[in-house]
Amino acid sequence: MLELKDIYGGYGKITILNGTSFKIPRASITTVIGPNGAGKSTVFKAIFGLLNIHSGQILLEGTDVTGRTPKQMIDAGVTYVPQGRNVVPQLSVYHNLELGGITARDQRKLRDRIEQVMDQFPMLREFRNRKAVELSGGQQKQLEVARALLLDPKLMLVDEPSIGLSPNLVKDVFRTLQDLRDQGVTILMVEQNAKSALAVSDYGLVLELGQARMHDEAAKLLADPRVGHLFLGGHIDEEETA
Ligand SMILES: Nc1ncnc2c1ncn2[C@@H]1O[C@H](COP(=O)(O)OP(=O)(O)OP(=O)(O)O)[C@@H](O)[C@H]1O
Repeated sequence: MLELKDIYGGYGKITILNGTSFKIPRASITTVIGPNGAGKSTVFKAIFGLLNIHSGQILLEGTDVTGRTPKQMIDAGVTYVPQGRNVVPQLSVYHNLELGGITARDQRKLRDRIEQVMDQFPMLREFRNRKAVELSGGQQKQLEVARALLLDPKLMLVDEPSIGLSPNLVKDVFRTLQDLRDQGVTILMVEQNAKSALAVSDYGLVLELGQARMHDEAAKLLADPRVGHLFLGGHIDEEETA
């Protein structure tokens, strides 16, 4: 579905991605973990056309999409749910959904699509006239995910969906992502909450210093003592990965 080939890129003269390479298969959840500053969010920006890429290639279903703009990436079937709260707090749930579809090519179909998405998220239908700020943190995250779905993505980039949420709400958000995966959407997520995220993922990817250092089935990474070490603030030694 998605392949990064030896990506170098960063901010101004600073290089953050130092030869990032990985592939993710269709209809799967992959969680990217790694220490603070490893470049996890930067990988997402690179994929979504928000980063200056110096070299390397990004392939989406075999097509070279390197250097495309965010709008072109949305048209190619990619959506990005950034870190933090991204709903418009004083607008209603329904109005937030309408805004999410603003770039949809067929505005006439948008109303039907919003209805379909509300079928998938009955909570949003129930609270359609409430201000977004009146939803809980987890419900707001679900609104963001639902809004991203209006554009019928094949690939969703979800950056730290669990930030600031209570454990129960985290479970709800993860379950939503699993349902989407079961419907055929490919999900790449970054998570600090690494153990819970890997537990609901198919694959895990450890990023360090802008490079994919480990990439395996999520269950295998969870069982790997080196990953446990990383969660506690360590790093992976060269000899250990050799
Ligand atoms: N807009 C920017 N301009 C300059 N440097 C940036 C910018 N955004 C991020 N960086 C730097 O790039 C590096 C990687 O940041 P990134 O946000 O990708 O890390 P991360 O792995 O997602 O970290 P965290 O787990 O802390 O969110 C950091 O050193 C950060 O300071």
